[in-house]
Amino acid sequence: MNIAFIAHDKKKDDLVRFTMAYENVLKDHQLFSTGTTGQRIMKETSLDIHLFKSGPLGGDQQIGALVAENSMDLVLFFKDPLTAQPHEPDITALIRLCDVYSIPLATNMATAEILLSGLKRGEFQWREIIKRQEGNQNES
Ligand SMILES: O=C(CO)COP(=O)(O)O
Repeated sequence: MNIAFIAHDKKKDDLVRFTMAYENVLKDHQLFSTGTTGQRIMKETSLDIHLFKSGPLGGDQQIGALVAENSMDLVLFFKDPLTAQPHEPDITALIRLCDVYSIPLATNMATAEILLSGLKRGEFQWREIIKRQEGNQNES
């Protein structure tokens, strides 16, 4: 599965700890992240992550583009609801695209835990079916 990590500054410690706790599960997937978040995770874990630009410089939009292409299967976005972000429109756009394409999105650690439990149990296989169907439609 293709999994994206994003965390606002005050939530980065939480996301780093979360990825450390689930490193064994996450290492078997293709991982993506906004720039600063991904650098922090790679420093503290042995996970290999494709880094996009930093969020305020377009990283959320780059991840959104993959969502729009149906190439992202899970987005873990640890949002800070108490701090205004200069790139709020980009954040809203990413969340909107996850809803448009029914992509599982966790905006806090409690939801992320539940989604990771599902991932561990193989409950994300429906994503492969959807991607296969979409591939067939593009061919015909
Ligand atoms: O701002 C962000 C998401 O909106 C996160 O970006 P960074 O990972 O580059 O800090």
